[in-house]
Amino acid sequence: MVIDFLLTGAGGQIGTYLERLLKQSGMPYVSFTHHQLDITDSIQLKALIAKFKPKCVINAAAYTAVDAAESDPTSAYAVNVLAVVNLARIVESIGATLIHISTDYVFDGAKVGPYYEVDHPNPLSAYGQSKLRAEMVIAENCSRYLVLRTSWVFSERGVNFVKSMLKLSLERDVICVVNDQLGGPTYANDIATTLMTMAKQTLNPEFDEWGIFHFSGFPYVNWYEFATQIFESALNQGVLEKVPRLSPISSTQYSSKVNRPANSCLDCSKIRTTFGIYPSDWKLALSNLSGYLPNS
Ligand SMILES: NC(=O)C1=CN([C@@H]2O[C@H](COP(=O)(O)OP(=O)(O)OC[C@H]3O[C@@H](n4cnc5c(N)ncnc54)[C@H](OP(=O)(O)O)[C@@H]3O)[C@@H](O)[C@H]2O)C=CC1
Ligand SMILES: Cc1cn([C@H]2C[C@H](O)[C@@H](COP(=O)(O)OP(=O)(O)O[C@H]3O[C@@H](C)C(=O)[C@@H](O)[C@H]3O)O2)c(=O)[nH]c1=O
Ligand SMILES: [Mg+2]
Repeated sequence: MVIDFLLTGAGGQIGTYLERLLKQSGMPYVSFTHHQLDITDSIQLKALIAKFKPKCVINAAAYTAVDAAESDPTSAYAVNVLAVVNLARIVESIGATLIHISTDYVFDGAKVGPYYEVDHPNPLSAYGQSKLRAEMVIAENCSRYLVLRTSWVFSERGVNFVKSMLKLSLERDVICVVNDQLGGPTYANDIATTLMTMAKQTLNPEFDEWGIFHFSGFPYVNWYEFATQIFESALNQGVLEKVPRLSPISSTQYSSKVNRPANSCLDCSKIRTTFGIYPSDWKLALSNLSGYLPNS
């Protein structure tokens, strides 16, 4: 059997939308949720790739719990690095290509202005370190790969800031939100659309623009500003009976042992010139917030 795409992590925020787009495309693919394929199971991973012989493997599986990764870096490393080493080698051994997703948290945030792909990474967290290590092992092991760095992903599914804010608003009158970290919120479906465009290009024999690309939503905001917009949209849409008061705080006042970058804005000009892909407007994705409420 030879197929175009094999997708891992198909039940995650990005994976769910990518699965949907792959289905709509009519192109031959297979996809696996965490339950169906644990990417740390190297034997199963190898067997499935040998069975389906995909031209391109898209890895949307990862350990994404940033605070948990800090207290249990070994678990994060197993999924985000060790499994990716295996995956990269298997993909290369069958002459396939690899598409992988990375993060703004590979940067330390000290730069003034948006980060370019060539800027020096220096992660502040165990999660960021594991994601950077993955980028490096992919570059070492794969001759044809695309790594898409994105940031602040949200969707109706899974765990993310938009869902956290709406849930907290049902429990609290005041929510404290940090205002000293700047970045680009990005809707999971916009990332999936971007990945789909890139994935199709990997099948083009003329394509030769392998490497790392940045993609995020715009405009850049801090988390407090993002929360403010979430509740303004929620109010306009009438999805909340009451909105909380938001209180801006500094990162040092927020109780987390993870250091997060003060600036993780991703410059997205390389993906525009290479693939014709433009940053997506995250405000548009907030236009139907009822789907983000608990039990919706
Ligand atoms: N979320 C964000 O803000 C950002 C995410 N990214 C990157 O995007 C990618 C996708 O993230 P996103 O969709 O947001 O995250 P999710 O956590 O929603 O999705 C990740 C998926 O991977 C699955 N998974 C975890 N461990 C394994 C494993 N051992 N084998 C197979 N599947 C596994 C998870 O399953 P389960 O839930 O059962 O554990 C989940 O379905 C990741 O590489 C992430 O680092 C980049 C920038 C920002
Ligand atoms: C829930 C909450 C968060 N915050 C802060 C913490 C943090 O600095 C910021 C965002 O909270 P989160 O829990 O979403 O943070 P975090 O899980 O670190 O988000 C990151 O996840 C990984 C997977 C990525 O790759 C990153 O791009 C980024 O999206 O807001 C508040 O200030 N108040 C709150 O009530
Ligand atoms: Mg989180």
